[in-house]
Amino acid sequence: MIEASFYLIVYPTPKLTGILSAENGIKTIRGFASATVGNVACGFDVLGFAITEPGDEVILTLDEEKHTGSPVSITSITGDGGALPLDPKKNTSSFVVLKFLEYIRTHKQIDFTGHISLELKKHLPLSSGMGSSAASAAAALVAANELLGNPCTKMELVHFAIEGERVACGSAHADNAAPAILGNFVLIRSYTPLDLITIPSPEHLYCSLVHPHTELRTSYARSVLPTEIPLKQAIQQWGNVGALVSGLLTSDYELIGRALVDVVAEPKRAPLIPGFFDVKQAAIDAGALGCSIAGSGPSIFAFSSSEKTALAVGLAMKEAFLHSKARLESDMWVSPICKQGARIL
Ligand SMILES: Nc1ncnc2c1ncn2[C@@H]1O[C@H](COP(=O)(O)OP(=O)(O)OP(=O)(O)O)[C@@H](O)[C@H]1O
Ligand SMILES: N[C@@H](CCO)C(=O)O
Repeated sequence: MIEASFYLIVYPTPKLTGILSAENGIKTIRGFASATVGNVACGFDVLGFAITEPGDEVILTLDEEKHTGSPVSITSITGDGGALPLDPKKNTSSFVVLKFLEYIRTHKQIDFTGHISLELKKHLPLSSGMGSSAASAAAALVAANELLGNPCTKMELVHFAIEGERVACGSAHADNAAPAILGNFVLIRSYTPLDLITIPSPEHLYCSLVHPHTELRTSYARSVLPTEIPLKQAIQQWGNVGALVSGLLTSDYELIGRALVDVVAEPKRAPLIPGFFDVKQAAIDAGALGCSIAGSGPSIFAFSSSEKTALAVGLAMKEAFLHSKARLESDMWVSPICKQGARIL
């Protein structure tokens, strides 16, 4: 492991501990879900992956004897600068737990009548392109599922996380929600019905993720995209998605790099990220396999085939943001692909 410095963090995966406390009908569980990168260049809305850290934490306390109006309430949120809603129907972490409780009542014959208090610890920046709302939702869902005896599979939980994205940014895209829960790479073959394919990461694939200190709301970044694209662009895009999936499955690092080309979203969104082209060039010059916008941005990700190169790439990207016209400070993480997905701490 490369020594951690003030902006490089390579995290070990936290060990599992389970129920934090349980007495007199009161149980407390802590869930965790890490950052995710949607799109992965050419896979707009159909491909995403999870990194190991950073991520959001959700602590749920179930009180079987407490009966109030809403079965879920938010008791505290830290790390959001007061930006997030406390209304349980508006915060993705609590909203998805409400959906989960509704589902297990109607489909699993579990009629929960108690109360769940929710504490949200945000470690992901908002509107960052790092799947902040999806991470809150995923951490809350695995904790709720554990609290109620795991009535749902992780695949079932993804449905609720996608609904959480609709609350967060007005569109129910799965490319952050699915990897936040399942880990690895996830290909969304179909949204109706939902058909998800998890793709394991090649052993030596590392992600350098750089978040410039600025915000870009997903809803705005989606509004600048065309509703139709020329057939020529579509052919290029789906050719690269097929190549990227093949490269991941065969650990063909050169092919992964060649496939990281986005002719649909990146051309429209790059102008919204100050210094994007300088950062992308710096990543390639430092040895990255490929580089593109993380999700809807403004974060930028790059893949490398070694941790050492990924560090050099991340540092070069940070420097490029700082020395671009916008002179943006940024945070940087280097991480392998997370295999576990959302989990109980
Ligand atoms: N628990 C939550 N965490 C983050 N955002 C939330 C949460 N609950 C509700 N939201 C809403 O979602 C908005 C952020 O959504 P947006 O998609 O722009 O950024 P994001 O969720 O950080 O995703 P990404 O990083 O993938 O762009 C916030 O402004 C907030 O209004
Ligand atoms: N696929 C989504 C990802 C959001 O993180 C978008 O690009 O709008």
